[in-house]
Order: sequence, then structure tokens, then C-alpha cells
Amino acid sequence: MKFGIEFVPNEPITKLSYYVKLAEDNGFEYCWITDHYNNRNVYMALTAIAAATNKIKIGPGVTNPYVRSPAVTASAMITLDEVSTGRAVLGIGPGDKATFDALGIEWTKPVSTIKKAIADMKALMDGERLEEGAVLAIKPSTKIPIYMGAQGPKMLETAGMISDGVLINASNPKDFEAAVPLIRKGAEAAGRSMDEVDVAAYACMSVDKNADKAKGAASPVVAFIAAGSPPMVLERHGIDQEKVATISAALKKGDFGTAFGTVDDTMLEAFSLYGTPDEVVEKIAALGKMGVTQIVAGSPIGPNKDTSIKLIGKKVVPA
Ligand SMILES: C[C@H](OP(=O)(O)OC[C@@H](O)[C@@H](O)[C@@H](O)Cn1c2nc(=O)[nH]c(=O)c-2cc2ccc(O)cc21)C(=O)N[C@@H](CCC(=O)N[C@@H](CCC(=O)O)C(=O)O)C(=O)O
Repeated sequence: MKFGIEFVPNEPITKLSYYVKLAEDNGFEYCWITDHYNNRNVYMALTAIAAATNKIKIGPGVTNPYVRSPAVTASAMITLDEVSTGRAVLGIGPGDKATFDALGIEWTKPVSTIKKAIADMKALMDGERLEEGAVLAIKPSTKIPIYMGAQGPKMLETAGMISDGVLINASNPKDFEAAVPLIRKGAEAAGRSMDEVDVAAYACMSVDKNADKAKGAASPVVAFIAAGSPPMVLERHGIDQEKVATISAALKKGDFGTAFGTVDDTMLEAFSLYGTPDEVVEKIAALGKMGVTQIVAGSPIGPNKDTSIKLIGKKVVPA
């Protein structure tokens, strides 16, 4: 099992670089930086992180083909490959409607758009010229792996067909029971084997020696995940939809006490990997049985990031 870690660039980049270096020193192999227009710029964050580290693979987790053209993303990735001496990895997904509405960007045909974007980036990084005329003056030192952020069935199948890995926002074996066959279907349709696709559980993780403290830190993130999950996912996990409606309403009003207080154990099991190191090791083993090959420790990581990164490095990664 590979281990990655996710950071949202909503803290000073110096702090982010410190955390990524700490993760590198504790055995994490991948660092994924989220890409939302309202946070710090993902590529500037990654450049600083490249300077602060020397082994961990780094990249956007995930960007999208709407806010930057594939040629601009390819150029940024080749530059990241150079400044990180060959450690760049690309995570790209369809983005979300709310973001594009706020930016006044038309969000059309996400599956076709992602397919074309990835094909164009592969061609550009191979030094080819696109139909539209775009061609790059630079090339990467190595083949840059392209992962897709995906949840929906068509997106998962597409990821199986064309990507080196899939970053799935999920923490529970039931989600992978549904997702892995779709990825496999896409891989087989493209004449590929599943071994060529790194299946990553991009999970809300919260690890602490004290299980209750780990649970307390996970609840706020789980509240947002529950509120944003489609009914099909809530049913899959047997989650009380009345409670989710209460959470959504409370979040809208900014009543975080009610929202976080309404999160129950079913939601926590469904949408997070939380608990003591031993408990989390068991949950990761269950994900491995479902075909997961990378665990990405996503927010909050634990009640105290420093302590939890070290604890995961000592007790979870080597297990
Ligand atoms: C578009 C959407 O795909 P999805 O995979 O479910 O999208 C949900 C998320 O993956 C997507 O919003 C990501 O960008 C969210 N996301 C992030 N989004 C961000 O903006 N920033 C991030 O940093 C970020 C990180 C991230 C990490 C992991 C992860 O899994 C997702 C992440 C969907 O609805 N897909 C459906 C429908 C597809 C569809 O729209 N089909 C159309 C058109 C078909 C065509 O395009 O040809 C149709 O049927 O008409 C499906 O896959 O079946």
C-alpha cells in the first residue's frame, strides 16, 4: 500500500512546506495539493514544496481543464518536473459546477472535456503539436503520471481507460466495491490491466492515540462531506437522511455546533478513516481487499497535524 497526503493551500506556504517535509520524513510517498481558485495558487505552492523536499512525489490533487487550458497545465507540470527533479505527478478532475458558476465559466461535457484534455497534455508532453496549433518548447525529463479525480460511473470508467491512477474522494470499502469494477471495465475496454491503475482512497483521515479525540477532529469534515453527498451514496451507507438535512441546514446558517453535533458514527464510518493507529490499520486493510493501492491522508489528518503525521508515519505506514 502506498501512502499519500493531501493539503489544502489555505495556510502560509512556509507552513505547508514544513508539513510536506515532515510527511516525507515519515514515509509518505505522494503529496497532493488541492486546486480551488479561492485558495493560494497550487503551482506556486508546489514550487515552494519542491524546494523544501527531495523524495516525495508532488502535484495538484486535483486541478481541472476549465480554469487553465491543457497546454498551460502541461507547461506548469513540465516546469514542476524540472524544479522537483522528476517528482511531478498530475491529478486532474472535472471540477465542480458551483466553482465554475462563480467564475462565470461554462461547465460542459465534463467527461469528453477531461478525455480531450488528457489526450492533448500527453501529446504536448511528447513534443507533438495539437490540431489547434499549440506546441510546447519544453519537454519533461520523465513521463509525468496523470491521475484523475473521479467519483461518477462514467468518470471512473474513463479513468480506467486513460489514467495512471484515480483519486477517489472516499474512505469506506463499500465505495470501492462500487468504484473498482467500473475502473476495471474502462481499463479492460482500453486493453489495459488494473495493475496499470493506482486506485487511491482520497480519505478524510483522523488518527490519534485517543480514539475520541480522533473522532472529534473528523466530525466537522464529515459534516461537510455528508451534506455534499448524493442520496445514492447516503443510501449505500445506510445514513439517516433526516440528520443530513439537519446538518445541511445548520451549515447554511453557520450553526456549526448543531451541524457537527449531528454527525453520527454511521456517517463517520462512511466518510472517514478515524481512530487509533491500530483501528485505522484495520480499516486500511479492508480497503486494500477492495483493490485500493494508495491511501491519501486528507484533512484533518488528526487533532494535531504534526503529531498525527508522525504517528501515521510510525504506526500506520509501516504496518
Ligand atoms: C462530472 C462529474 O464527475 P465526478 O467524477 O462525479 O466529479 C466529482 C468530482 O470528482 C469532481 O468534482 C472533482 O473535481 C472534485 N475534486 C476536486 N475539485 C476541485 O475543484 N479541486 C480539488 O482540489 C479537488 C480535489 C479532489 C480530489 C479527489 C477527488 O476525487 C475529487 C476532487 C459527474 O457528474 N460525472 C457523472 C456524469 C458524467 C456527465 O456529466 N456526463 C454528461 C456528459 C458526457 C460527456 O462529457 O461526454 C452527460 O451524461 O451528458 C459520471 O461520471 O457518470
